Amino acid sequence: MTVTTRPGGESVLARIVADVRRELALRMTTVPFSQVEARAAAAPPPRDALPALRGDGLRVIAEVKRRSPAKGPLAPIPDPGALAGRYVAGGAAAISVLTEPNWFAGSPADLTAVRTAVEVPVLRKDFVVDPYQVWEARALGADLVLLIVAALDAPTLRSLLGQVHSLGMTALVEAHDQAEVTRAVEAGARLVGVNARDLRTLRIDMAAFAALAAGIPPDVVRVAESGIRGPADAAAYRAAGADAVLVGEAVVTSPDPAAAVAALAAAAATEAR
Ligand SMILES: O=P(O)(O)OC[C@@H](O)[C@@H](O)c1c[nH]c2ccccc12
Repeated sequence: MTVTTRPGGESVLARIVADVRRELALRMTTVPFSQVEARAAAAPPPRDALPALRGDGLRVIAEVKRRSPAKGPLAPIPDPGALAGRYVAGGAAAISVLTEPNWFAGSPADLTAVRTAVEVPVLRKDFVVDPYQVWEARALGADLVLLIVAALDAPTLRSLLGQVHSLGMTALVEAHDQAEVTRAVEAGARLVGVNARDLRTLRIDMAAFAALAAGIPPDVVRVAESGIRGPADAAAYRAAGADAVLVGEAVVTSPDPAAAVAALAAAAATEAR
């Protein structure tokens, strides 16, 4: 399959993953795996994410994101832990932290800062392609790890998922179309996210979740990701079967992040079902 975004260009996802692999290769030579392993062993034990993400009402996963390839700079976020604290005050069930530096202006230190500031599960949102990064995530204190189906072949997805589970964490397995949902479920995902944004082209399709939700088995927790501007979008996703929504831009740009999170969760509770 070939997906082109610009005339003669490579997909955005492929370009990001190429950068991530380059930096990973460098880290692997400077920080030996044994050191990452030791840090993971010393990290606080993982928090159980699935019970936090499914229940009555819609759960909100609020994201710490400074910039994105689609939108450019969003918010400076000088204190990620304080922002995460506001999210939790508003009722966030989990926090997503972008740790990718070049395209999202994130850092691994952001994740550790958030993990120590809040008591809810924390997701490492990055482009994970190698077991080294899964161990790194645990060493940083992550409870959840994002795995993007479009960036991984089937055997790699399966083995990374096994790695995440064996370290006691939960994988958020991200899909964008029916074939990817099937691959996620077949690999053993217990938490599946449907990203409205196609990471190859950066285009948003808010109808993607509703089209794919029915194909996700009922025992799998379902997350609708990206493009959620406010309570009406959250309510629509809840009505379409979302257990949780993953929201970045709308909450990082809000003057009152706690109120923004609370409004997302509350609107869905009253308008859906
Ligand atoms: O800022 P938004 O549109 O609310 O989106 C949040 C989140 O879904 C988005 O950041 C995201 C979803 N999947 C990703 C994979 C990699 C990087 C980023 C993402």
